[in-house]
Amino acid sequence: MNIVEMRNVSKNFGGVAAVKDFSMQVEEGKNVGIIGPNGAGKTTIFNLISGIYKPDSGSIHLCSEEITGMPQEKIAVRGLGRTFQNIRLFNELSVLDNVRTALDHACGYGVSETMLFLPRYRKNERRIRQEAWEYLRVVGLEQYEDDRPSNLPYGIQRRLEIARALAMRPRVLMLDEPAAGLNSEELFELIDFIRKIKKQFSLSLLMIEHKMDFIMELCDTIYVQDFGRNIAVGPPEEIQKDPQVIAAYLGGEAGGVGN
Ligand SMILES: Nc1ncnc2c1ncn2[C@@H]1O[C@H](COP(=O)(O)OP(=O)(O)OP(=O)(O)O)[C@@H](O)[C@H]1O
Repeated sequence: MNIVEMRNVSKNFGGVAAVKDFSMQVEEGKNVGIIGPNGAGKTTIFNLISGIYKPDSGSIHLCSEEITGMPQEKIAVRGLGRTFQNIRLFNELSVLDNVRTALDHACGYGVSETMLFLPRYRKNERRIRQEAWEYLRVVGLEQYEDDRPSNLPYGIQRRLEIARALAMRPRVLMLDEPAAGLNSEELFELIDFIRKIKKQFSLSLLMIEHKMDFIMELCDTIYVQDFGRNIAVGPPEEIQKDPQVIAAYLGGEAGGVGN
């Protein structure tokens, strides 16, 4: 089954064709990468899938259900979790409460129920705190439970964002530049970590990343975008040798994408 499917999707911003007639499938259990130079339309694809933008044309399906034009919250509860290029966390809340708010959302509590501590919410509060702590444990952040996210190193904030996304119980996890700002040791730690959570939560993964080591190591299929257009699709070993991809990325330099 395809967990995510985009069919002939286009999105324009004024005169800019950010995504042109794009089709993509993420099969259940697979890892799919989207690469391309700055401004190629990668984040726009994520924003279209997650409901931040509505496509001008084409359709998007999640777990075989059409979600084209659906609001973000409805798409999230149908099985889509994501992280952002610029980390989005609640800096006024503790690390634990950041995960708790994601769980509240996944449980379908409204803001007033949560804020006013109404009975239905109160009954489950202890269970939700425990569950939030379990997610922190899975991502190895339990020792930071009382800290404010902004006081923590970048790599830790990234893991917290992933814990929040996991708390939404996604079928597909979309990661927007998860390796940005990491050194090579941290990069390989992140690869191991992603493999671990993928297995533990039976996830399909869709990721955008400029770091080729990361993409080549993790992905089954790679989509290459350039100026809103798809210029190549295939497994990492083919993509690395594709002359169009090398030209788009490296201005025609010899050596291949992976170098
Ligand atoms: N909300 C918006 N309003 C206007 N233009 C936008 C908007 N979002 C994206 N664009 C434009 O669409 C094009 C694709 O942008 P997008 O952010 O999707 O690229 P990207 O491949 O993710 O780039 P990067 O690697 O730099 O993050 C760019 O020309 C960008 O300026």
